[in-house]
Formats: sequence, C-alpha cells, structure tokens
Amino acid sequence: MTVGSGQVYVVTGGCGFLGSHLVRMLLEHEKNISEIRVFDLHLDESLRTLSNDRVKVRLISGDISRLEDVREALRGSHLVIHTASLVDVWGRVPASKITEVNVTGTMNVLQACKEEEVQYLVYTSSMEVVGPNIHGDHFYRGNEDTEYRIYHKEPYPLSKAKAEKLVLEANGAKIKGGKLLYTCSLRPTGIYGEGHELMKQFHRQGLRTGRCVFRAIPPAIEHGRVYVGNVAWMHLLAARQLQIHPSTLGGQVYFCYDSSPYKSYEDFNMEFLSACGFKIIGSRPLVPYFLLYLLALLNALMQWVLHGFFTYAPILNPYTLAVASTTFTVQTDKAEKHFGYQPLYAWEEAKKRTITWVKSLEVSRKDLKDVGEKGNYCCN
Ligand SMILES: NC(=O)c1ccc[n+]([C@@H]2O[C@H](COP(=O)([O-])OP(=O)(O)OC[C@H]3O[C@@H](n4cnc5c(N)ncnc54)[C@H](O)[C@@H]3O)[C@@H](O)[C@H]2O)c1
Ligand SMILES: C[C@@H](CO)CCC[C@@H](C)[C@H]1CC[C@H]2[C@@H]3[C@H](O)C=C4C[C@@H](O)CC[C@]4(C)[C@H]3CC[C@]12C
Repeated sequence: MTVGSGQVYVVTGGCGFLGSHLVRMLLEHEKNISEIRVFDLHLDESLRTLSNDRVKVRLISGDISRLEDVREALRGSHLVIHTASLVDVWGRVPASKITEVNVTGTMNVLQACKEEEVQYLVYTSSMEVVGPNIHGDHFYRGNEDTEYRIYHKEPYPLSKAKAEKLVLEANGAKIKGGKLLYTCSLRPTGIYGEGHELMKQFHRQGLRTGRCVFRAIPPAIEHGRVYVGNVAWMHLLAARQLQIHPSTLGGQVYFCYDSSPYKSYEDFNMEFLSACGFKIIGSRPLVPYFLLYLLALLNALMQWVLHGFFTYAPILNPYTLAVASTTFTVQTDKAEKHFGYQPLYAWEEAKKRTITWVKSLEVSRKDLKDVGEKGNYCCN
C-alpha cells in the first residue's frame, strides 16, 4: 500500500457513533490527508479495513485521561478532532469519571497539542453547554448569540461546558516551537442516524409494547436534531477551514444544524420508527406531567437506594425529562458564513438512510432469535 505525503489527522473517540462516521467522511471527502489516527479506549477493528491506497487508517488504543497516551497519538500529526467523551445523562458512570474523561481528557489534548506542536484542534462540544436549563426556559430556534440562562448541575453538561471553555481559552496559545494553537468548538444538538444507540433502545422498547409508542411529551415541544453525516461533514469543513482562515474560525463556537424538521423528541423518532409499523398513541401526553415527574423522581430515588448494589439507570430521570420537555432548537447560519457549511445530506436523504438502518435492526433481531413476533415484522 502506498500512502501519500498528506496531512495526519487524529480523531479521538473515532470508534464511537459520531467518530466512526467522521472517519468515513474524511476518507471519502478530504483529499489532503494521508493518515487518520483513530484514538479510542475501545477499538472497532472493522475501521482498520477502511485504509486505501491514499489514506492509512491507524487504530490507536489509548485512554484520553492519560497524557502519555494522548501525546503519543498526536506525535507528528497536523490536526486533532476531539470527539472522545463519556456521554452519560443517566448516572451510569460516576461524576468523577465523567470529569476525568471529558475535562481532564480535554486538558490532555490541549497539553499534547502544545508539546507535540499540533496547531489545530476542532472540539466536539454539545448544545448542552447552553441548555436546556433545569428551569425549563425554552430556547426557540436560537443562534450562537441568543441570550439564555445557562445553569449547569449535571455532570455531563457541566463537563462539556468546562471542556469547551478550556478549548476556547487555548485559542492563540503558543505551542512548542513558537507557533500558535487554533481551536474551535462545534455544538451538535441531538444527533441521529445509523448507529444511534438510543434509537436502538427506543426500537427495542417499542417491540416490547407491540410497536406502540405512548406519547409522554407534548407535541409542541421542539427538540433540535441533526443528522450524524452532517455533523461529520461540518467537522471536516471546520478542520479544513480552521487551517486556511485561523483568525476567522479560531476561538469560535458553532451550533451544528441541518434541514431536519423541528419536532418533539418522540415525533421525530416516529419519522423512522413508523416505517417499521410503529404507531404513536395519543395526540397529547397520555400521562400528566406531574405523574411523569414523580416517576422520574422515583427512578432517581431507586438509583440512590440501589447504589452500591447495582447500577439502576433507566432512560427517564428528572434531568432527561427536563431536557425532553423543554424546547431547544437552533436556527443559525454562522457556520455557513464563517466556513461555507451547508448540509451534505438533505432531510429526505438523512431520513432514508436512518430508516434503512432501523429496518436492518429488525432483520438482525429476527436472525438472532426469531422472537415469536411473527407477522409483526411489517416494515413498509
Ligand atoms: N450523541 C449525541 O446526541 C451528541 C450530541 C451532541 C454532542 N455529542 C458529542 O459528540 C461526541 C461523540 O458522541 P457519540 O454520541 O458519538 O458518543 P459515543 O459514546 O458513541 O462515542 C464516544 C467515544 O469516545 C470513546 N471514549 C470514551 N472514553 C474514552 C477514553 N477515556 N479514552 C479514549 N476514548 C474514550 C468511546 O469509546 C467512544 O468510542 C461527544 O463528545 C459528545 O459529547 C453527542
Ligand atoms: C420522557 C421520555 C418519553 O419517551 C423521552 C426521554 C428522552 C430523553 C432520554 C432524551 C431526550 C433528549 C435527549 C438528549 C438530547 O438529544 C441531546 C443530548 C446532547 C448530547 O450531547 C448528549 C445526549 C443528549 C443529552 C440526549 C440524551 C437523551 C435525551 C435526554
């Protein structure tokens, strides 16, 4: 295999949901690279096979919270896309671990950039660095300048906000050799698409309830969603343009957006699940909000009681309920203005791809155990 003399990109968390899409996106659309280093705690060996004549995909097993691992991965590279993170809003992982990976890990990436002379860093942040807040203030089609009462209490958003602040503060810092470091931060809303773990859970849950989804959230609550392919595309463009126009992109934050429709979390999921015969029951929530809130509180109490015996971490807790029940949607064109971003996938294409993937879950489940739901496999 002959590999050219292009740039070397490091993708931390490159085996994750977003990370693996990003690696594929770089391979297909970024002509200027000769090596992609996929740095992750848990390696997905299938990515190795993506190497081609032009680009080598190198899998590096390492822990972002260990500076030495990060330094080694970054040595001799040109640019880092830092997506590695512990994504947990359910209490599956202790808060200290989330901080260690998300905050200390990001400090390590910054430190390694300085010591290993890597000039460019694109950070995957989250809408959660802004909100929704626990007061339930709606953020209705806002942009990067919209005023909002930012209030963080939960470990995940708190850690993402701290990490993003560190990343932005590091913009313009001197690195070894005297050059400057340039950083920017991308803030996706709820990402969806092929490989989305939570969608798998909702799909499994729906099969258990006879392909019925019981409406819990008022349909008027808008929840921002963005297709994973477009998030990856925006990372690619940001990485490219950060090097060409560092003074424009450096130190900036950008929401990740595309043409996905503004809908409630449940109605949006139904865009895909309905293609597999799922139905949403109720045009309004079937359970009053206060009961749902009590259930969420009960779940939190159970988690606390059972702590030490086993990890009880159901999908519904007071925080996830607050996020799902508060409008948070983005309408902006900052990324378009600053670096020419336009979604690569139109909504219809993103939807088609996601439906194909959701349908493939049905096939694999059927192959696995032929679950005795015969006749229920009624994908259109
Ligand atoms: N999923 C979403 O809806 C969403 C929305 C906004 C932002 N984000 C952000 O996007 C990024 C990617 O999220 P995702 O949904 O693909 O999550 P993911 O869990 O699928 O991917 C994260 C990856 O990071 C790796 N990782 C975790 N701890 C590590 C460690 N100590 N060292 C090295 N690697 C480690 C994991 O193994 C995993 O492959 C994260 O930064 C997340 O905060 C996600
Ligand atoms: C009340 C339930 C009835 O069906 C629905 C609960 C749904 C919640 C579990 C999810 C609703 C919104 C999600 C979050 C959002 O999409 C954005 C996120 C940002 C990202 O950085 C991490 C994931 C998440 C926090 C995501 C998590 C799951 C929800 C809270």
